[in-house]
Amino acid sequence: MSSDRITRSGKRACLAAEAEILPIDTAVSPVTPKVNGSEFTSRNSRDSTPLSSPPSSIVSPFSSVRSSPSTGNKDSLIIKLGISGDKLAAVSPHRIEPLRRILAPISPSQKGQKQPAEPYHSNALQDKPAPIGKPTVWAAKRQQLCETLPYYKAYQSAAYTSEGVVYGFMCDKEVGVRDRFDDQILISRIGGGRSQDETGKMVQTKDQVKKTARVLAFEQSKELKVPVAIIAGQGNSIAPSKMPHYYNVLDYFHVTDVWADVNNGCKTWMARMEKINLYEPSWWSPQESKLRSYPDFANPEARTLNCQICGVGSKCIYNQGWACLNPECKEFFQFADGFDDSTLDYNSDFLNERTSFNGYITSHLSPPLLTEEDLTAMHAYGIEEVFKKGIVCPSCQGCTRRRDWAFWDCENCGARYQLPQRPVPIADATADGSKVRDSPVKFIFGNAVRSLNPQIVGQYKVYDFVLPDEKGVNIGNIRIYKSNAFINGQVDGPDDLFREIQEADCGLKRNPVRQKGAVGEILTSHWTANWGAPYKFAVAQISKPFSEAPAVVIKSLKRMTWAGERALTDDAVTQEFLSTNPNYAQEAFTPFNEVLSLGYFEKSDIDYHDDGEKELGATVATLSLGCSATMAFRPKGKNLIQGPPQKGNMKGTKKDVLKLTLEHGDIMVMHGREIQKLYDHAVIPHGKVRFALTCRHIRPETLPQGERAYAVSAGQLPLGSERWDYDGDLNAMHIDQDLGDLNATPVVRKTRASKAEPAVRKSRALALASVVQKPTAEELKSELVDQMKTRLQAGEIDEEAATEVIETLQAPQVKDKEE
Ligand SMILES: O=C(O)CCC(=O)C(=O)O
Repeated sequence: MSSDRITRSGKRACLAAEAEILPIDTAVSPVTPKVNGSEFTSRNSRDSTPLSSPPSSIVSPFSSVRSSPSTGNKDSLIIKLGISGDKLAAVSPHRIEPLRRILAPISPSQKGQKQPAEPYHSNALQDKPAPIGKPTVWAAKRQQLCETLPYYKAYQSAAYTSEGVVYGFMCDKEVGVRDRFDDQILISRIGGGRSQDETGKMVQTKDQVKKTARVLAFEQSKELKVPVAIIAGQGNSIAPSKMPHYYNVLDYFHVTDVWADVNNGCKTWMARMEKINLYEPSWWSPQESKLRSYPDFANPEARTLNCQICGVGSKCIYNQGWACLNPECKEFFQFADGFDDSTLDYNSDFLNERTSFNGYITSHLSPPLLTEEDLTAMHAYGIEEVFKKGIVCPSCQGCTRRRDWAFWDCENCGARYQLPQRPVPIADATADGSKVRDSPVKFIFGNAVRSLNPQIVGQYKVYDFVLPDEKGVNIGNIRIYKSNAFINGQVDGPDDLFREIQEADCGLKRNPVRQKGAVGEILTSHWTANWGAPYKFAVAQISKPFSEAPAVVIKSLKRMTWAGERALTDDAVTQEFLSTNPNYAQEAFTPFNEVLSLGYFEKSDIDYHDDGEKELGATVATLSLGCSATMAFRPKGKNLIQGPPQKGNMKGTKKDVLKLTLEHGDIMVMHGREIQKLYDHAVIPHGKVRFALTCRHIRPETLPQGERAYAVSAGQLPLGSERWDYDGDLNAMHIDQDLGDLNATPVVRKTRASKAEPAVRKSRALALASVVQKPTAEELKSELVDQMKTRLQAGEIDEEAATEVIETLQAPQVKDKEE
């Protein structure tokens, strides 16, 4: 599962013209002028230059080149720290083992260890001449590119292919011996078969005879005349000039040749690409270059000769003469005079060929901004998938991700772009989810997970599951409180909370899960904000005390406190634990002092993770608001559940053991530290928008000394919050919805509980029976006596008066009024 799914068409829904950007005094003005309904401000106080209009002309006959706005262009901050290989993952804000290792400070014992000589992402072009121009689009981080550009969504490989064709290609660090890069031509290895050598360098280690999907995609792009956008990274040592940013979009190219070559003694595949618009100079042309000429389509072409052995034609592309380039032929790469990998080079005919392109360029290199007109035309709320994409900042032309729930703040220059978001009505948010309401349990794999009989608690139908360890001993339970229309419609119930959380300014943000600031930095797929005691373990995020939390957070906390505490008092669950472990003693409930609010746009999710930091209490509860979601639990790769750990990357090697459907208003409770040690969980929402409020207890005593006092005070509930105490809607009022005239505003009528439908009354009675075990008068009296004695001992009450009351309570002749 990944956070950002690649749109298969690679197209972007851009319906209207580009937003017009007005000049703003960026240093002082907090006002966000509205332009076409959208808002754009620059927050970079150093940048006092008025913002220019966006490029108004698409000058190229191929419509691929835009004139760049000239102002406000700041070089991005490129922090030269990196880790090899980008991997897109919708990652939890919680504990992620590999991440811990990455983030962990170097311990004294590690200090002597060999560190990589050079960071993966470094600038190999410092000594090159400056280019004659600037890129129309650029990025400092790979995820910025992939979230913004329709033609480039490859987190790990150089080529972005979709539906069998290549749309974008990155030439960065990995440069082959016969790669070429000038102002109009790019020749690059496109084949695989490589692995890291002992120095960390990627080298070809095995033959690649068969055409891989990628090679076929290059061939297909050539046949179908698909433009391929080329992006150059600063790691590419053969770039003709100094690249101004880490990632620089060059232009649209087209594939002219795909052939097999030999690299490091192994067969591999190459592609030659030619810039489409040869009539304009390339911005990356070095200032000293003489190459800025118009195309000469009359250049001689490299000849093609047929192999006498296999009959397949191959172009004569090398300076050492012709050789058959069919990798399956036994005469493959046999030059008359042999060949030397280090000196073998292309002949000038091949390099100077220019091929006119008669395909179509359909999208701008720099995708236009979405505007309010787009929003209206799409009947959108502003949380749909297309609004999660990044934008090309109109101020600095850098790609920026959408890090904030409500706007885009340029990660490079600080300019802000905002479209009005509309709150999603609950009926729209749950339109898809309603189908699954009757089946909360998607499935349980195998028979390891024990499923208990459902019961009624409060007004909820409750399902309990008990998870085992490697030996089959029960280690923790998961409870889901299934909500219903009755609960959802109550005052301050989930419908109200869903509305309130959209209206509240929660400051939801996507936070980095991988090396903040680095080229390989990855943001979570979902947005979060933390309240109460700070929660900052794997993903650092801003946290505010409960006293500053919007009411919706506290109201939700109250619901989960009830659900969490109640989940720990169930006989059936205790019996199930005792059946595998006679010494089982349940860890007591510790009141929650932290709430993490999570927001999911359409197609956002949270990948497998655990909530197992040692600083956390044993109970975690989540309230779901909005569209439905699937929550999956699976054993961690490294334990023995479902068999021994597999070699290599153990993450993700095991199957889900339990899948639950979380719907609007449902509360999920997990209890037991061992669950977090042995299982991971993930959540995939299914509709337009979802919020989850997750409560934990952060144990101040486990925090560093300097953080404890703050954690305690930040986790204190504000005065007056008792009014939102929750009891499972046990005695809630019933809501009738008058749907007489469907066009009229629905009338929500509140009536006394006694008017409830028989089914509701029955469920309420059952719930009462399960929750309240009415004490007898004798039990009450004895409890009172115990309390008096305790308070007496503590010196809280007057001895004489207390003794008198105790004697009276204990006197056998006193008649109990109830009797
Ligand atoms: O979105 C959810 O329901 C749960 C989020 C979650 O897994 C977490 O906060 O740990």
